[in-house]
Amino acid sequence: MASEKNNTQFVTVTSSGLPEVDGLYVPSTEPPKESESGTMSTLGYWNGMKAWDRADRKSERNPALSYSNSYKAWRLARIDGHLAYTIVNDDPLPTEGNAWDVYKKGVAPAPTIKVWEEDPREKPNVVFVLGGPGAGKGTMCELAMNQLGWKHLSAGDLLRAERKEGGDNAKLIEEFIEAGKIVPVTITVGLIKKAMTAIMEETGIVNFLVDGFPRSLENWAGWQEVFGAESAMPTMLFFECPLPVLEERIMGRAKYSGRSDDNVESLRKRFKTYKDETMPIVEVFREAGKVVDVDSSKPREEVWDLVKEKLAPWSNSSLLESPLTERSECLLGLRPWPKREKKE
Ligand SMILES: Nc1ncnc2c1ncn2[C@@H]1O[C@H](COP(=O)(O)OP(=O)(O)O)[C@@H](O)[C@H]1O
Ligand SMILES: O=c1ccn([C@@H]2O[C@H](COP(=O)(O)OP(=O)(O)O)[C@@H](O)[C@H]2O)c(=O)[nH]1
Repeated sequence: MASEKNNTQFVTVTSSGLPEVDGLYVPSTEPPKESESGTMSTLGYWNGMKAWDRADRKSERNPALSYSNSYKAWRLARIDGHLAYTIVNDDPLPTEGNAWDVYKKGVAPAPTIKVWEEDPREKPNVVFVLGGPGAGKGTMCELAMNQLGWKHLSAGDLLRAERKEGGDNAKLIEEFIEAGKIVPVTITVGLIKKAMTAIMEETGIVNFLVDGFPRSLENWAGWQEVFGAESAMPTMLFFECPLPVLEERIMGRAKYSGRSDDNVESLRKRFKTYKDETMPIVEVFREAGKVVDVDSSKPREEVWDLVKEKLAPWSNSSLLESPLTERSECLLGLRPWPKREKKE
């Protein structure tokens, strides 16, 4: 029985007609506990459960799932105060695919209850974007966001925003960024995960371009620790661009970026870090057949055509032919930036 090898299961309650119970999932991280009926619940299972992903996403709720020895049935109750569900099942955990009886008060139609062995929420689809400082990663990611509806998470931008917030890590982040060094991965990956979760919950979008990460073998190990070593290895768009071109672009960007590291001295340090620490991780992805090479020294439109082609399989097909937005035209250098927004 799957339930014996995996103590984590998920319950979804859908189509109830009551928005507040739609899409309720019930995982738990509580330690093992004995329920009133004498059933031992194990780690990751029901007792002391925390409900998440309510349709209104506003509050948590603690539905009760318990095994009734007298009725020889599982019972899920207190979902919205009006509903109770039972499933007759002799297994130690209710298994997938069994039909539940639904008892309810009120006028709303009865919901559908499902038990899942796997977390049924959609997983993020991640593409990493790497390349030297100034290679054009941010520009292309923003185009993918405008034109193809991808979400762009720049590890550097997330770190800069965290620095600006002025929390406990602000000073450390500043020191690392100015020295062109790689910030400890727990900070970076924590910020990426938090941003990703918030976006998925708010928008349902799962396509993410993670830009400027992983920058080292340690970064990649940190990612796997948080997202699970078994989670799929993302495709990596690798932007290749020679140093003199990078220098020229960064000095161009320095005129408007306001970044403390957009100067020749910091750039050289960043480039050294990139060669020494980032290239080995690119090789790991290359050996796994995950690298898509992009010659980003080419003109923007050419680079964009290639990036678009590579992202097409995951993109919404109706967007692939959509005309360029004004902002995209600016990003491609086809029209000047509006006065107040000084970009090149
Ligand atoms: N293909 C390109 N040709 C010329 N300039 C480019 C190209 N791609 C980006 N740029 C410009 O180079 C600078 C650095 O690009 P950016 O996307 O910020 O790089 P990264 O995110 O890799 O550091 C920006 O001013 C951008 O407008
Ligand atoms: O995963 C990351 C991404 C960025 N950085 C830091 O943020 C700086 C700027 O990175 P970003 O990707 O924004 O800029 P780029 O170097 O591509 O211009 C780097 O030099 C690092 O100090 C980091 O430590 N870890």
